[in-house]
Amino acid sequence: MHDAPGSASATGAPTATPQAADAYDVGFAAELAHGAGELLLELRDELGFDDPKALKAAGDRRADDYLLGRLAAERPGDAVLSEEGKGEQGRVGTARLDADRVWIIDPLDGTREYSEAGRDDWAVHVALWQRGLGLTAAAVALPAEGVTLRTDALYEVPEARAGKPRIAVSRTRPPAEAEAVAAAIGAELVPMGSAGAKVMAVVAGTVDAYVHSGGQFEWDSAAPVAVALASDWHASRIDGAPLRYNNADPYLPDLLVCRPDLAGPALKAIAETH
Ligand SMILES: Nc1ncnc2c1ncn2[C@@H]1O[C@H](COP(=O)(O)O)[C@@H](OP(=O)(O)O)[C@H]1O
Ligand SMILES: [Mg+2]
Repeated sequence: MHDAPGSASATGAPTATPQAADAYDVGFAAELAHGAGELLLELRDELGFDDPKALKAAGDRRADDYLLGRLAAERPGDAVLSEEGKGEQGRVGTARLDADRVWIIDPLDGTREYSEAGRDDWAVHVALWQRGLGLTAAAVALPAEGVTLRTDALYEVPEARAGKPRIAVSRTRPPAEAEAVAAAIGAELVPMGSAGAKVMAVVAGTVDAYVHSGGQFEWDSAAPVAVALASDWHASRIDGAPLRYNNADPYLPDLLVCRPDLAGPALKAIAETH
């Protein structure tokens, strides 16, 4: 099932409605993602790469403090679900379950790659979920590439590439399902860090698909998926079901983001592995 922007899912609940966004929220999401990215770049310069563990911890903390601070100051009535948040703003929080507006953020996605010199496959994710609408506004910053992608921009699906299709997979945890899709469509696997960087590589046309399974959380995919759906790319669970956000348990272990024409063959190849 293609979970198109604004479309109703099987149960009638829309999961992504980027066109319903207030331009004010999209601009704010982009400002936040960009701002956190600038701080992360500065921190890399300050600390260097000699102690990757310390750099990762400091990056998570600095980006999270910045995002939570701005959200508290500028959107005080909204709830937050952050990978790095504590209490109500983290995975154990319950206030967001009754809230009408919830910011789902990953202050530093691709933490491992952030701590490795020369790598640019890491990202900052900022998404807004609204009750009855799903994801309505989002931005993904790729600070080392100097770009911030957003739900109010159009990233058109290009013509199919001349050579083999390319499928982005986790550098450290490439799933068997991706191998099956690659075999079925004659594609090559492209290992890359960060869920955000991989979805943005799809949207930029650098790769044709991103297949993930085995574990992930809502903050890893919310903003990237909103950006992809807003430009009519395919994004779903690997069984074709819609991706749903702001669930009591934020575990959302798998996804497929790809060119719309590859969704059918990819979902078929995955189904055959299960
Ligand atoms: N099996 C798994 N369980 C939980 N999280 C996972 C996971 N596989 C990937 N992820 C998360 O998804 C993001 C992208 O992973 P990868 O780079 O391997 O593709 C990373 O986010 P963080 O960097 O924010 O922790 C990583 O932690
Ligand atoms: Mg992440």
